[in-house]
Amino acid sequence: MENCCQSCVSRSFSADVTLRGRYNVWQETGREKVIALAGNPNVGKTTVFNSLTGMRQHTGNWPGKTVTQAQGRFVHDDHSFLLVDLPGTYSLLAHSTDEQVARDFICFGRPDATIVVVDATCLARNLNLALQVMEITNKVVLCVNLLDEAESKGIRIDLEALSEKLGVPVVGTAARSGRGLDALKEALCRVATGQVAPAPLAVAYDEEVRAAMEQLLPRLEPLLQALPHLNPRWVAMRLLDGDEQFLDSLTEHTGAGQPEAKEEVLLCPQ
Ligand SMILES: Nc1nc2c(ncn2[C@@H]2O[C@H](COP(=O)(O)OP(=O)(O)OP(=O)(O)O)[C@@H](O)[C@H]2O)c(=O)[nH]1
Ligand SMILES: [Mg+2]
Repeated sequence: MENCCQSCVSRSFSADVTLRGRYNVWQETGREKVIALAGNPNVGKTTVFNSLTGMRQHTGNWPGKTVTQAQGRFVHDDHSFLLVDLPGTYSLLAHSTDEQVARDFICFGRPDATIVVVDATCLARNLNLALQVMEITNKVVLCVNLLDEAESKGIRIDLEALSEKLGVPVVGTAARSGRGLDALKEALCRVATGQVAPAPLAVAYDEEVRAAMEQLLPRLEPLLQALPHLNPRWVAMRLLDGDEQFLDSLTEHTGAGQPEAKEEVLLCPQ
């Protein structure tokens, strides 16, 4: 959404500051859409990244981490995009620095959309990460890469049915040969500019978890006002899981970093 009022302007300004300060991600203009590129290791993320951004890229490190960060730019249909290649991860539960970097950027870096690249030859295993990203944000495009490899193994994927089932746009690619990348850009553009609002499949929790979540959600509401793109259910799940690392990131990014705020969220009995 473009800046339509003073409140939007200040919100987008603080979003820029968050991006720049914490992640070293510099938008050329406020209109440039920031895109996160996530996926399991070795599924072709960097190949997709290189094909989309060509020479317009640079690499460095994630601030404070010895993890490589790559950023690149491209233009599609008069819209400018800044693509951020995240470290390859199997999950976003932050068991490793790579997972923490990827998760924090998707949660707090305010990407306008996230591409999840998956391997068409072992889709089921790769969907674990995709479902986690879809739980954090609805602004997801699934890129089913290595289609050529899958085809040579006799694997056929009904991309339309997959999209219907998951509730997000699905694009098939063979990134090494450039196949499908125009369609990927188009799908991405529609999601990032808000022309399409995906409604991802919601994860179903059992009764006990749902009840605990219902207790926690009202307490999270004020804290999450600054992070409207973040699904409160995901946040509640991480806290119920006792994910201290996530709580630290959350308190840091919401400005509610004081120890008492942390205790308020985690320890106050209902
Ligand atoms: N056949 C085929 N090979 C591909 C395709 N996409 C990528 N590759 C190859 O797969 C290998 C891994 O690709 P990368 O782009 O490095 O994968 P990645 O996800 O960035 O890997 P990590 O950064 O290590 O997690 C490379 O040898 C690519 O050339 C594709 O669509 N088809
Ligand atoms: Mg890579």
